[in-house]
Amino acid sequence: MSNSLIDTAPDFNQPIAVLKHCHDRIRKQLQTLQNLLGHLPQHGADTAAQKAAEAVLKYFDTAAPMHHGDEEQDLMPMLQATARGADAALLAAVVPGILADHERMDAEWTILKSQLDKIANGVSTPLSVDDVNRFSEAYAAHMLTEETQIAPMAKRLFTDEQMELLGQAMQRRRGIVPTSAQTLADLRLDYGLASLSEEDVLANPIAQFSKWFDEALNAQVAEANAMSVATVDAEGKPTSRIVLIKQYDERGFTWYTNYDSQKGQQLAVNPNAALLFFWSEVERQVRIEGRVEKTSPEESDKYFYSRPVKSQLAALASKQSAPIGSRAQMEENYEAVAQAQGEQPKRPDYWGGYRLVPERIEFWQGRRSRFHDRIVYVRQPDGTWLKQRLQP
Ligand SMILES: Cc1cc2nc3c(=O)[nH]c(=O)nc-3n(C[C@H](O)[C@H](O)[C@H](O)COP(=O)(O)O)c2cc1C
Ligand SMILES: Cc1ncc(COP(=O)(O)O)c(CN)c1O
Repeated sequence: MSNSLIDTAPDFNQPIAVLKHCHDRIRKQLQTLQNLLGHLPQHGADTAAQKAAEAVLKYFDTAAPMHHGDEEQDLMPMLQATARGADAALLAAVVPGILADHERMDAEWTILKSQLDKIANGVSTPLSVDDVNRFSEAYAAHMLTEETQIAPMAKRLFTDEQMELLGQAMQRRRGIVPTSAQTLADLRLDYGLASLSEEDVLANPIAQFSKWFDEALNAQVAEANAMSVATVDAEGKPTSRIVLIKQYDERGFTWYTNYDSQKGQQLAVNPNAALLFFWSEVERQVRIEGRVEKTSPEESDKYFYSRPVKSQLAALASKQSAPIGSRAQMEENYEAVAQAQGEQPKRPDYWGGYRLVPERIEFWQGRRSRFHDRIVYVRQPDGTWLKQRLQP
């Protein structure tokens, strides 16, 4: 809060205070709605009523969605990535309700908005007491939960850097360029959630991967199953792209794609490839290197037919990585394939799985001041794994 006696909005370097300030503004708008309920029967949609309706419309059409965005896209995910133990349990209990509240409040707003639009345009329509009260009560309970459960936790858990990142994200949402002369080069997070030691890791790297993968899923890492696949062309020039891992076991790490795509053509010439997972929310990276083989036609069938039919058709309709004139042309190709194949398309030979058979797997855990933990497993000629610590 500023030291001034005048009530000004807090700075974005205090993002939790900004969110509280938004709540206070919401409370004012809800009061305006109540005032309108009292005013309209006597005065109709006079100038005062029009102004009041406009103010409420402006707030809930523009500021409120940004406030919900702050919470849904930044505050909650950051908290979920940071909270442990009882805090994590509390979040698991309250966050789904908060998200559901947002949807409900949006729906309630749509109902009120059509009434307020008319009033703002000078049309003397009644404002429904029930609609106003449902909307107000939904907000009141919701804001109380956030102010008593979420805000104090964020203040307690977030580091200065996290507060700064939250404030910056909120400013970007509002189209404000951060005023602090923060340059790109200054953007950095310090890591410190966990550590990784030789004793922590399991003897088998696949089991260790499984442990970390489950932990990433539990931490609700966004698309934890997305991984980069790097391949090289005939001249040794590298390319990379994201794919979704669909299976892993002692044999290796599997994804599905088009064998005629750029990666497919490159793997046909040079089967060496590298996979990369970056799980920012848990400050972890996993690097996997090895040689790639195709999955058996039976395995590819099994996965292909498990996909939604529309995705099967899309695979049939796409010459992956080949140029095409327009989106319209793509849609035409899809329709033609859908007509020809019907509800039970057949997996084409050019679509299937690749399995990377690992020779090297590295687990990276971010630590303070860039002094990270890295443990690498290297497969030995006899099939056993040699484990080593690498310098950060
Ligand atoms: C999150 C994400 C997941 C993706 N998953 C796959 C996938 O599983 N298989 C696939 O063929 N392409 C997937 N893609 C598209 C690829 O990144 C890429 O555009 C496509 O495979 C063509 O790559 P290529 O030209 O290097 O062969 C995914 C893209 C993203 C962003
Ligand atoms: C072209 C393509 N093929 C396959 C996949 C794998 O996804 P799924 O099989 O789960 O649809 C993706 C995922 N984005 C994709 O973009």
